Formats: sequence, C-alpha cells, structure tokens
Amino acid sequence: MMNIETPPRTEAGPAGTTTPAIRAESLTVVRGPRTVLRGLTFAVPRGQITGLLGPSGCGKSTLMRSVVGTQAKVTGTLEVLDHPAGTPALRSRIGYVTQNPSVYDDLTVRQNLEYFAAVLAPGRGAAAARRHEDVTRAIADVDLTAHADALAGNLSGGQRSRVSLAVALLGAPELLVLDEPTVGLDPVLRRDLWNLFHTIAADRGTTILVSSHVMDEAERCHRLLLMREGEILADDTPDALRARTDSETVEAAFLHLVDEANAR
Ligand SMILES: Nc1ncnc2c1ncn2[C@@H]1O[C@H](COP(=O)(O)OP(=O)(O)OP(=O)(O)O)[C@@H](O)[C@H]1O
Repeated sequence: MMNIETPPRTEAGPAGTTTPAIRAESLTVVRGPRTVLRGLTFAVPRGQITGLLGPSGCGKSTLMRSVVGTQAKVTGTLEVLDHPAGTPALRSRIGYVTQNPSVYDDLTVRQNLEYFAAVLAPGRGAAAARRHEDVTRAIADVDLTAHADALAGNLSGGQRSRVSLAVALLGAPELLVLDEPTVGLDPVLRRDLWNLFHTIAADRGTTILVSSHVMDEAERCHRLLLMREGEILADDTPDALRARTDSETVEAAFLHLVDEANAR
C-alpha cells in the first residue's frame, strides 16, 4: 500500500543524545485581549506520534500555529528541529495541514499536488522532473494512486483528507503538524487515516504532532499532551496516564486530571 522509501532519520544532539523535535519552555501566546497559551513547558520526541488533545478552544490550533511559525505574539522558548520556531530554514522541514486545508475541487488530485509542488519548488527542467517524482510519491504515500486523475471535487471526505496530507508530505518533512485531521470522518476512515500516520512515523521516522478533541483517538498516540484552558494538564504516554490516574481510558484519565486541577 505505502511507498515510503526514505530511511528512518535520527539526529544526534551535541552530546550524542537525540534532541526533541519540539521543545517549549514558558511558551506564552496572547491573542487579542486574551492569554491563550499560559507558560507551557513540554517536549515532543522525534519519530513518534504525539497527540495534542483537549476541548474545543483550549489552544490546540494556537500551539500548532506557534510550532509552524505562523502565530504572532509568541514569547518564551520554542525550538523546533533545533531551531527557533519560525526560522525560514524550517519551512521545507515541516508539513502542516490546517483545519480547513485548501484543496481545489476543479483540479484533479495530481494537478492539486503539482500546483502546491510548484509553489514549494518552482523551476523548469530538472526541477520540474523532480517535482513530478515527488508528486507521484506523495500520491502513493497516501494510497491515492488509483484516484490521481479524479477531480478533487468528486472525492469522499476521507480521500480529500488524504490529498491534504499528500500536500504536506511533498517535501518529505521531518515534522508533520496535523490540526484535527479526522474531523467529520466516519470511524472506518478515521481508523485508516490513523493507520497511515503510524506507517509514516514507523517507515520514515517522521515526527507527527496531531490534534484532536476526540478522546478515543488519544489511545492511538505514542505520547499525549493533554490541554485545558491554555495549559498542559499532562505530558505522558497513554499507558502511564491511565495507570497514574487508575483509569480505564484516556478520557477517564483526562476527567480525573481536570477534577484534580479544579480541586487545587
Ligand atoms: N483573535 C483572537 N482574539 C482573542 N481570542 C482569540 C482569537 N483567536 C482565537 N482566540 C481564542 O483563543 C482560544 C484558543 O483558540 P484555538 O483555535 O487555539 O483553540 P483550539 O483548541 O484549537 O480549538 P478548536 O478545537 O475549536 O479549533 C479560543 O478560546 C479562542 O476563542
């Protein structure tokens, strides 16, 4: 199904240790009159799927925008792939799918990808040939080869999500930031998309930061950042969270932590 050939990547830090993909310290973001992120400190390890979970409005999108460098009024420390967030050199190393990604309905899947590839890496001749290869690979990565010549407007919701994901995969990014990619999808499509995230992380060593407000999706992540009202309630594995709170599900663990925070 998948056709991902890039070998897993490990990047050693100065002392031979692997630095996190994302490191935040006292990260604060102000939007309008509100402090939307309140002094967050956390690390996202490389090559794993980290889920950013929390109720609507808790600041997930703001955090993701900060990581990809499109958020104003960010203070504190935010390092991404060993660079300050927003550094131009990071642009080609991060793939970002927003909540409402643009896919052009009147273009085919391949034409959509070719358009975005040309924006990312313009040029004729060898550049165009490389783009063609990149596009073919990205379409195969998301298992849409059979639909490459279909108009995006005629695709199902799940297929459209995969087109957006293919756009984000174009430059073979080291970090994929996915903002609620499964919203509106039925359970089967959600499962397929999660399987795809796991394949991408395992085969390519890609770090994935994925947000959701659906708690059952938490169980599919290697690690979790549980957020509430601009703060991080927990930064742990699903297993450790359930054990620590003596809960059967991550949802129950989350509610336990909310109660605990309210009691303080
Ligand atoms: N321009 C703005 N001025 C003031 N507050 C804002 C502004 N933009 C967003 N906010 C507030 O910031 C908070 C965080 O928004 P954000 O979109 O990051 O949340 P979210 O967790 O991603 O929510 P959702 O899951 O609904 O997308 C929200 O409470 C929102 O109302």
